[in-house]
Amino acid sequence: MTIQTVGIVGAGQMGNGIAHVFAQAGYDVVLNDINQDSLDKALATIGKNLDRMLSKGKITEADKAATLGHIKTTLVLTDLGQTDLVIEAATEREAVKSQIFETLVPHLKPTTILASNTSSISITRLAARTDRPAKFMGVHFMNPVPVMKLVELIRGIATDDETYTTMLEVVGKLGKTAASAHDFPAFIVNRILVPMINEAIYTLYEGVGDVTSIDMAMKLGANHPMGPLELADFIGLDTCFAIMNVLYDGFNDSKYRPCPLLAKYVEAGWLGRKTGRGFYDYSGETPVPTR
Ligand SMILES: CC(=O)CC(=O)SCCNC(=O)CCNC(=O)[C@H](O)C(C)(C)COP(=O)(O)OP(=O)(O)OC[C@H]1O[C@@H](n2cnc3c(N)ncnc32)[C@H](O)[C@@H]1OP(=O)(O)O
Ligand SMILES: NC(=O)C1=CN([C@@H]2O[C@H](COP(=O)(O)OP(=O)(O)OC[C@H]3O[C@@H](n4cnc5c(N)ncnc54)[C@H](OP(=O)(O)O)[C@@H]3O)[C@@H](O)[C@H]2O)C=CC1
Repeated sequence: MTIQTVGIVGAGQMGNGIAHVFAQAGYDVVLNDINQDSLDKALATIGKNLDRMLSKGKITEADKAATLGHIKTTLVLTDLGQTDLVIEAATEREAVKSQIFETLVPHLKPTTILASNTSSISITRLAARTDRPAKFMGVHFMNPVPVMKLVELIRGIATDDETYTTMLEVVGKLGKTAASAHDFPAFIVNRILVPMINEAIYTLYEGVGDVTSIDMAMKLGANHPMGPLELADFIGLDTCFAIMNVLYDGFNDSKYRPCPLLAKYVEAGWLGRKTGRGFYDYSGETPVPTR
């Protein structure tokens, strides 16, 4: 099936990145959020990231204008009804995602492919609540989307071959590489990455090291580009907590229990970069460790 128009639900850090890469690859994008502020911020972020590429000579002014020209925004979810592909990238809560699909489905063309950018939630279960489980799959981009090469493609139990092949082709057109994952809690990347982050938070909680020493240890000792606490703040602590809970509930295994300190930070609204505070305080010029 040919994809030309793409609807994206949720204009947060992932939604804006996904809109950016589709628009840059020439797709027509309709970006939806419940909040006008989030839509405005998303367009500003895309503009800033395009400017960075422009200043490095990676794109031209004409490329920038063409990319922005491919993006429309809307607060009305059903405006996405006529698109060929819808990618849901709203908050990592199953009830939120299910509600979005329930509202959208009656307005879709029969051929539209539905995808979720979920970090961890069962694709099969999300798909089963729509009218088209065969045309539903997980399309999991990595953060920051314009930079990261990988997209995890997750087939639900009912996903058909045509949908998978179409999405494989789309990932190629975006200049990215796909890794196939079966539909188990948190798939591949987050099954491995987020328990490591959770363990780093336990290391902090138990006083084995402070924020600086833990991040330094993993950057210089294991060659990670970001320390695990810096990365947790970058991903969003609400998202990390949600992923740990999906792993914990999904496997019924205590090895996945979320660190109480992570839970406490989420309760406090200290969600990392996006709220200005997490394991670092982002209110000044450079991030300052909080513990
Ligand atoms: C939670 C999930 O469900 C799944 C996930 O996404 S898990 C998270 C996966 N992501 C990671 O692990 C990211 C780890 N961090 C990194 O790889 C790097 O720190 C980083 C790429 C983010 C930044 O790299 P850096 O070397 O510190 O910064 P910098 O040299 O300024 O930037 C490198 C490139 O990224 C670009 N970049 C950096 N941050 C960016 C952003 N937020 N958006 C867009 N582009 C960005 C820069 O323009 C630069 O591009 P070029 O190489 O083309 O010039
Ligand atoms: N952060 C990461 O590193 C990664 C995240 N993901 C996944 O991507 C998804 C989005 O995460 P992320 O972008 O980080 O989260 P953000 O919190 O940055 O963005 C989520 C956006 O969704 C909006 N939203 C909430 N409910 C609705 C709704 N009913 N309809 C439309 N928009 C809605 C939010 O609006 P408001 O703020 O107003 O509530 C917000 O703008 C999650 O499923 C997450 O697990 C996947 C890969 C990496």
